[in-house]
This record gives sequence, structure tokens and C-alpha cells, in this order.
Amino acid sequence: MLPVEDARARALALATPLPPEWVRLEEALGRALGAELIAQRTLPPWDNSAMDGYAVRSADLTGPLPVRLAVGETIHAGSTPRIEVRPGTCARIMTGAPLPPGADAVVMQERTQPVQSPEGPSVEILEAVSASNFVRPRGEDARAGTPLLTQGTPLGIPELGLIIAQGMMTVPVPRRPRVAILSTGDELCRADEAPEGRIVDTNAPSLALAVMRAGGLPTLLGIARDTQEEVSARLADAQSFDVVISSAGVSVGEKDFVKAALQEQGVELNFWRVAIKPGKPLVVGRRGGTLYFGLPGNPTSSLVTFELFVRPVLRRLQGHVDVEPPRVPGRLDGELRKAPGLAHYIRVAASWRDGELWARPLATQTSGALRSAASATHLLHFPQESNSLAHGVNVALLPVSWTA
Ligand SMILES: Nc1nc2c(c(=O)[nH]1)N[C@H]1C(S)=C(S)[C@@H](COP(=O)(O)OP(=O)(O)OC[C@H]3O[C@@H](n4cnc5c(N)ncnc54)[C@H](O)[C@@H]3O)O[C@H]1N2
Ligand code: MOO
Ligand SMILES: [Mg+2]
Repeated sequence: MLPVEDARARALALATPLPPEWVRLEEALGRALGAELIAQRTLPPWDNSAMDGYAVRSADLTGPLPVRLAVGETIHAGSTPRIEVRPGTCARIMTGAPLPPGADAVVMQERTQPVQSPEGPSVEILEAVSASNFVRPRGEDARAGTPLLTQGTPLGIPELGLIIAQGMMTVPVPRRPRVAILSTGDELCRADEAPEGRIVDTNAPSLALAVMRAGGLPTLLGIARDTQEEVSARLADAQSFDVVISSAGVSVGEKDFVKAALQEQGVELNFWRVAIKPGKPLVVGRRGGTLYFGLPGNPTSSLVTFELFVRPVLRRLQGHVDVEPPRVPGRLDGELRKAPGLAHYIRVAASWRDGELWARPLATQTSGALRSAASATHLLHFPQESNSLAHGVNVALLPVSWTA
């Protein structure tokens, strides 16, 4: 059985970003930039004022204060300066307006006293300022010809703003991975069918939601009965997808046909079985450009293996550099014990208390019960060879994507 770190690294190594498509900005939010963008425009286009006040020559303010300056013109945002600021003069300026030639600083109006005099408007400057004071320099946001955003940048709202400011209405992002989802099991029925002794297939709809939340495009292939022929036939229908996720039928039972069906379909198995709980019988493989994840059937096992193996791959296919959220430091609220040999991923509910994040293990940790995932906020990695974790120890918590 592979250690979980090796297995995760091997699964991730199978994924490379999908080719970019150009999408409108509202479809790009949350995705990764598919190619480096070079700025076409220098922004802001000119030095401009950060305050409502007066554009001055800082050299005029080195002597005793207050200094009286003649006001040459008033410059509003959107207007163009007409008069050069010369020694002994200044310009009234509004926030965002371009600085006039000759000026190198702005004094905010609260530090001035306007003066009416027969020679025309002037102002007394009450405070000296250094050059570039309250000046927003040209090119602070973008310089034409230089990189605006690098490939892989996560596109948040400010990043999309920088792109819009360049006059761009679409942006290149790796296309979303198309993901086929197959359930297997004679015991399964759909939620809208009369059970008649069967249980509802919860894995497929749950995994479809998890795929969507990870940015993928899920397609449900339905339920394959427990024969190699049927599982194999369903897998054959899925060859055009980027990723195929099946659940169940990967352990050592008499009807666990998924591995054999994958091999029958020409899938090269990269590994089977990982030293983790839940999720031990996971199988991962590839055939051409399609990646295959045979998740265990236990509902919580399928959710946890999705989090640890599939989500990072879906994020990498979408060009993300960070393929999962950073772990958050917390403290264990309770005591954990286990036999060495498997790394456990304990479902915990983390809550903020006395300035620290306390992680309380859910009462049930059985992988067959969805209840052991509901209300969980994070996964707590209980290392493979460790056999106990004491109350209060510092732990690294992986946020799960399945929360409300
Ligand atoms: N002798 C051994 N038995 C088992 C081992 C083992 O190492 N030795 N591994 C156990 C572990 S760990 C896991 S995890 C399970 C997973 O096995 P499978 O992937 O073969 O899953 P199934 O046996 O087909 O089903 C397990 C369980 O999950 C239910 N199930 C299946 N599909 C769905 C679905 N779509 N929605 C909801 N529930 C589903 C199924 O009814 C079973 O109860 O194997 C252990 N056994
Ligand atoms: O790996 Mo299983 O999910 O522990 O039951
Ligand atoms: Mg089984």
C-alpha cells in the first residue's frame, strides 16, 4: 500500500493544465489565468492626485510657513491641465485629476487657507510636503509591454479589474474538465426509485456536487450493476471525458470488478490501495488523456478520497498552482488513538474559542456513514505511524470543500 503522500503526488503528476479557452470575465471568476497577459496600457496613464487640495512644487515649501501661492487653474478628474506650475504658483486639484506639469506634490486642502486678493485667487500653504506627496504615479497598476498577470494567477475580482482596465472583455483560462461519474452496485437505486430493499446511490450526486465546487463539469453515467461486463461497458462510454470517477467495487470482494474493468478498457493503473483510512482501496489510472479514479464505495470514503486525490487534480487541470486550500493551524479538542499502519483522516468540526481554532473529532468516524462527514469542516491528518494524539496538540487542518 502506498503512503498517502506518495499516492497524492503520483495522482497529481498525472494532471497538466487543459488548453485555454477565452471566456467572458464573469465566467472567469475563481479560475486560473490560462496564459500570461502583457499590459497594453500604462495605468494610471498620468501622475494623478490622491487628495482634493493643491498641486505644488515641493521646492516652494522649504522656507518659513505659511507660504502664499497664486492659484493658476482648477483641475478636475477628467479634465486636462492647461497651465504649468511655476515657482510661487500652484493649481487647485481634485482627487484623481492629472498632475499639471511643474508640480511634484499635492497638499491636501485641510492644510491650506484660501486667500481672496485683488491679484486673483491664492492660497496659504500651512504645511511643507516632500516631492511625490499624495501623488499616485503613472504606471502604478500596469506598464504597457510588461506582464500584467502571470499564467496560473487565480482570477479574483481585483485581478479581473486589472484586466477590464486594459479594455479586455474576455480572458484565457484552461477549460473546465469534463468529468464522468459512475456508481456501481447491485444494491443501489436512484433517489426517485422505490428502494425495494436497495439503498439510494448517494455517491454519484455527492461527487457531482463536489466536482462542480472544484470547477469541473460533471456528467452522471448512472449505476452499473456488479458485473465486469457492465462496468467495463460503462467505462468504455466515458473515453471522451477528461476524468472518470467511479465509486465502489475496488476492494477485495467477489464483485469488486472496477480494477479488472479498468484494465480491460486499457487503463494503465498507476496505483491501487493507499495506507489511509478512510479510502484505502482507492485505484488511480490513466488511459490517453483520460484520468480514472476508482473511489471506494463507502460514502465518506468517496468524499474523503475526492478531497485528497481528485480535487487537487481538477484544480491542476484548470491551471491552478495551489491545488488545495492551505492547511490551517488548530488544536485538537479531544484525544485520538489508533493502531499504526494507516494515516487516518479524522473528520473534525473546527470552531474558534479563546483566540484559537479548536478541532473536535466528530462522534462517528465510520466511513460507511455519511453522518461522519456531515458537519465536518476540516480533515485532521493523523499520521500513519502515530498511535495517539493528545488533547490540545497543535494540528494542521485541511478545509474540506463539502461544507455548506
Ligand atoms: N476483507 C476486506 N474487506 C474490505 C476491505 C479490506 O481491505 N478487506 N476494505 C474495506 C474498505 S477500507 C472500504 S473503503 C470498502 C470499500 O470497498 P468497495 O470500494 O469495494 O465498496 P463496496 O464494497 O462496493 O461498497 C462499500 C459500501 O458502500 C456502499 N456503497 C457503494 N456504492 C454506493 C453509492 N453509490 N452510494 C451509497 N453507498 C454506496 C455499499 O453499499 C457498501 O455498504 O471495502 C471494505 N471491505
Ligand atoms: O477505506 Mo475504508 O473507507 O476505511 O472504509
Ligand atoms: Mg467491495
